Amino acid sequence: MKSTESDEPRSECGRCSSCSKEATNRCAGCVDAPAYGKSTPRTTFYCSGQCQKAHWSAHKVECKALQTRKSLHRVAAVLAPVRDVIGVEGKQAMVRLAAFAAEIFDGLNVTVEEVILTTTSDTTDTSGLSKTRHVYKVTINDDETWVLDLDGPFPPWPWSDYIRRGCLKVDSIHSLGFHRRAVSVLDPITRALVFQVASMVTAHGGKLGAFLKGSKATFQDETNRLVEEIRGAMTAVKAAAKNITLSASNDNGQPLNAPSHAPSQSPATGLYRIQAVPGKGQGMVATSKIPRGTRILSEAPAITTPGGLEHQIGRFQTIISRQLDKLDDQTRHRFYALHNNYEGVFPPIAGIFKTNALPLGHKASEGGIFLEASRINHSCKNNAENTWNKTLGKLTIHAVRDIQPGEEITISYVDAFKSYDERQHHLQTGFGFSCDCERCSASPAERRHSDQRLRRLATLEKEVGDGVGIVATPLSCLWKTREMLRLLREEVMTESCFPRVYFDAFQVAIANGDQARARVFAERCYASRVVVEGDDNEDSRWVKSLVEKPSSHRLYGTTMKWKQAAKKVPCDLGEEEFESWLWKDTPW
Ligand SMILES: C[S@@+](CC[C@H](N)C(=O)[O-])C[C@H]1O[C@@H](n2cnc3c(N)ncnc32)[C@H](O)[C@@H]1O
Repeated sequence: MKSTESDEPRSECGRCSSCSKEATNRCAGCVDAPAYGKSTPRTTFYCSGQCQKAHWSAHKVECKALQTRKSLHRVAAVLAPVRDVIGVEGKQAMVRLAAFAAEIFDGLNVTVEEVILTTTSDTTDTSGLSKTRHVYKVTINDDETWVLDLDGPFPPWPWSDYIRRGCLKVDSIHSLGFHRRAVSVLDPITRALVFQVASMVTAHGGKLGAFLKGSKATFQDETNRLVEEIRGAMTAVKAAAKNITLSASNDNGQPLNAPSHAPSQSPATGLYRIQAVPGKGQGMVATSKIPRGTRILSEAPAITTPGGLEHQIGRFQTIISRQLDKLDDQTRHRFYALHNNYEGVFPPIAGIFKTNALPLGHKASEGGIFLEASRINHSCKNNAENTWNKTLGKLTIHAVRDIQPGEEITISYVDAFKSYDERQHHLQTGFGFSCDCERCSASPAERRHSDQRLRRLATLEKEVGDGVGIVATPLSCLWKTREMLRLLREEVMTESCFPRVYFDAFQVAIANGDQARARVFAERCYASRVVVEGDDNEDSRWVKSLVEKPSSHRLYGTTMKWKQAAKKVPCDLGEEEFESWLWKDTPW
């Protein structure tokens, strides 16, 4: 609740909203909120602090919405000069402003979308707006919508007025940051601006938007300061941009300004040692034979971040800094010694995190820094696999095939079914290197074959996973999973891909009531999972419970087309006959 003391002169008077006595104090939270279309908000008066307190529960919702409206107008008042300083309009302004907008809108409790509009061709544009407009569409509480026009007239306009006056139609509508995300390589000034925004956020205690809430005078001072900071920084920004351009990659795809990979402090264990690996900086190398399925390492994260902060570098940085402050000197030192692929692009700690973070779960957006595991290099034919073990609260690294002494231990940084070009693109843009592993350095003909297999694998995975085929055409789906297993073997992929395919086959069987086949597929899935992540992983345990009781899966009996009890797994068949039964080759 805001006090009734505002920095506005108290010339008006009205009736106290609580007791109806004559009053001159206005609620400082919503006083002077701008009108929305034709509706001008009434002023809320109080005769005393007590009355204001008593009335708060009735006034709260309206007051908060009006405060948000005020803040939105302030956002516009900051964005306009910032946009002018960065000197671009339209889509380019949207890309350049993305980091700033993400921070300034954060905490405002509004939905922001990036919208492109055009004037309709059969109408005369009476507003003087040019043909294409790039705007932020901002919705407060689902019931009032505003436009912040990046090509022209600030302050915000109510959405419907704006559309009508400019005779505009919507061409595309996307979430905030969409146009920035669509650009795979940012221009140097944008990258440098991201850095600048991060520093400003840090200077504002992690919340750039906080100053939107202060008095008019404070807000104006802070705005001037922010704009001056950006203006003053533009010279440096341009110089930095030049440096970034100059620091392009060398022949190996490594950034020329990459650090010199100082030796790690970590002690060698019985199984591996962290040491220099030619052309890759540091890496993890086996010191003795490591049999398939061995847990090479289990490690708790030194630092973690929640997901979804990729475009809020300032916030991201604050979260990491706070945790770094709590670490002991040696651990902090080891964090700073990790490789940074984003030098000069992001502030150092954000760059180190982005280069080294590993996911805390399958496809999780939360990430963690592991001081040992972060030294493991990539191979598209990896011999080890990283998984998050929720029960232990640790990352585990398992050998997915036998590893010989002296061999480098590798994990994969990319999705297994990606083509050669997709893999190289991801590794080059995200990690600054070109992969020359066995799969990537195969002959062009072999690579073409491999890409065909991978494309087919991706298609099959999509078809099996769409949820329709497993009940509409289960046999075809089952055979698709068999084709996937065959392709994986041909592609000589590591164990890591097998559990998900066996699990698809399990789902086809169980959705159609066949507990016997489902049990066999669950067993195979479990066996692969144990190799990849151990038997103490939550997911492995769950699959084990499905081996014991396949019918406990939620899809059980979606149809009963293949109804069969779990105990019906045949035990008197040879290997070939068993496979033939399992895949329903013959009418068993
Ligand atoms: C998570 S770190 C791995 C450890 C890193 N090599 C080090 O020295 O700390 C990721 C970085 O390692 C390097 N890297 C990883 N795999 C590589 C590979 N297969 N070839 C070349 N460089 C690689 C790249 O510089 C990448 O940005």
